[in-house]
Amino acid sequence: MKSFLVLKDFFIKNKWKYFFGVIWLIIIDIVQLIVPQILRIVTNLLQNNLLTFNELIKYSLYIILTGLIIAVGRYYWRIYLQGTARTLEYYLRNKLFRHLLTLSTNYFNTHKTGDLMAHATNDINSVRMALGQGVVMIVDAVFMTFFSVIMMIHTTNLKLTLVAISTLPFIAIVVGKFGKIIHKRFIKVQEAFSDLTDTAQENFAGIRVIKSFVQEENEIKKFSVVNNNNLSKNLSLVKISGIFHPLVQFMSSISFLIVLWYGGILVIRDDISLGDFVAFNSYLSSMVWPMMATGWVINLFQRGAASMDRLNIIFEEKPEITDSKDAIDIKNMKGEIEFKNVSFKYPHSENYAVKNLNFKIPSDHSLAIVGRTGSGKSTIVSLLLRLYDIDEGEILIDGINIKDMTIKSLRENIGYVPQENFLFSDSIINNIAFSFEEEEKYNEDLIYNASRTAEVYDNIIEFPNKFETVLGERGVTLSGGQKQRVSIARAIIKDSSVLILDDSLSSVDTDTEERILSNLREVIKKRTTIIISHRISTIKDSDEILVIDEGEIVARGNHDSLVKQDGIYKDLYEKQLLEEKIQKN
Ligand SMILES: Nc1ncnc2c1ncn2[C@@H]1O[C@H](COP(=O)(O)OP(=O)(O)OP(=O)(O)O)[C@@H](O)[C@H]1O
Repeated sequence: MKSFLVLKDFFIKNKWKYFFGVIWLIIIDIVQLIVPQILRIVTNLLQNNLLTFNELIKYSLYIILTGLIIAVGRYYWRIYLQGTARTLEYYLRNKLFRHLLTLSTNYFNTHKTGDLMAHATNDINSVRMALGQGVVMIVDAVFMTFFSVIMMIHTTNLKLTLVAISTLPFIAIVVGKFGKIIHKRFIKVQEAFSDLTDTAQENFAGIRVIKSFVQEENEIKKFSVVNNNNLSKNLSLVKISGIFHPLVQFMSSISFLIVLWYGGILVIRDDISLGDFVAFNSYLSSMVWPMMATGWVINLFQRGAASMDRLNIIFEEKPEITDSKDAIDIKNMKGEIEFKNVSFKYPHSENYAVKNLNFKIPSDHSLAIVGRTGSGKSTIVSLLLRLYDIDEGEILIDGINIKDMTIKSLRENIGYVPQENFLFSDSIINNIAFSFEEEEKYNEDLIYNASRTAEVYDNIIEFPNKFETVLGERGVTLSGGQKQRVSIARAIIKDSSVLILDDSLSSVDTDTEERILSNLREVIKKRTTIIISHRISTIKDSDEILVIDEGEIVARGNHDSLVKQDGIYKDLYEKQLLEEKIQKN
């Protein structure tokens, strides 16, 4: 029960719904116990030839009335208990999603998306089942068993009751044991099915690679193996379920056999009436379900508690990067950036990703960073955005340590075009206007101008739905270069004091690159810009260029001064000049 403590607020808020749900359940249980009494009276009247037509009508009406009360009651307990369980599922999923989005980038590097999705689906479902169906079953089992036993003793005698119900607890034990095996096999079926969908999905996503490498037959063979595994896991579930149901039925029929023998003798001896015998059988059959429920409910709660424990581990996870106590909100950042002796190792890494960085960018100036792949360029940007916190040194903006600003105001003041151009499966206009709040009104001209600056406007208006074109699955797929330009538009529309372009022009041809850069010139003039690139053509006009190697600054200066020095920059420049010459010839 301790596992569910985190849901305390939810239970307090919904206590009345649980209360009314349980009340309705008890009402139904009581009404269900009246039906055998009606049967008892009618049987006794029939046996003694005393049943009149009017009485038959009267008892029929009673049965219809109980049926109606049960129907209404079932509707309400479903609404109150199952409905609240669904609300709990909604609450828990929102809570989990909200919490996950507060966690730092590193959490997502070390946890697989598939596992997080499993928590969001399977674990939340198990909690819902435990606290929805579980509660129903336990209330039903306790009350139904209690009332039925009382009615059985009242109708016949204690001895017959004890003999009849003596085999019932075994049903609970068998259901409990089988429930565990069935659940294990069910999980295997789920895993096999998820492998099956993953394989199919990966094949469809990688269809171009499969076809170009002529691997269709091989992939079909691999799919057959996964599909076969799915079949065998399903068959093993069918087998166990096949034994389970007849076994429970057989066990309950033993109780009925005992009642038939012992109860029959009592009827013959005139110790009980035929009506008592009929009613007793009715009560006995209404006890089979609660016995089965007891077995199930134990499993449901065990599974629900285990799932809740797994979710609690996530809920207890604290974001690594948070606002300091007195963090200030920076309203109008000027954009003067300074790195002072900054060194940083990624979590769990032995090596420095960047080491002893010292540089300053005056506001409205541009800084370019070049270097070989893996030299630490993107890391510098991640540190400035506080996606990771530095181990040594200080990063200052307008003379204020970024750890003393609120993360929100820091990031809001930075327009960032990341290296991986992630766009949402949404319309192009919504992708570009991503930084605006949903309800915030924005001028569409802003969107058009940003896309013109990013040189993607002409491409967009060629699509049939223009800016309303939906990207991603079942939508239009953009080329790598178009994606990069939509991400540039998304960043510049923020009109922030700092703009970061991380290898953002690598997928566009040099002509388009030149046009974008000349469009950006106006934008860059009014803000501090950091440009990371492998291409010298992208950065040659920057006010300062840092050459990074193995996390350290190995050279700095402007383009003219760097080409005069021997080193990485000059090598890169000469190699690119040569490539251009070869392309022209
Ligand atoms: N999340 C991470 N965890 C651990 N190590 C990382 C992580 N991200 C990057 N690294 C390592 O840090 C070093 C610098 O990486 P970074 O991405 O900054 O290089 P880069 O210069 O931007 O490379 P590229 O030009 O290929 O984008 C690399 O050795 C890389 O393997």
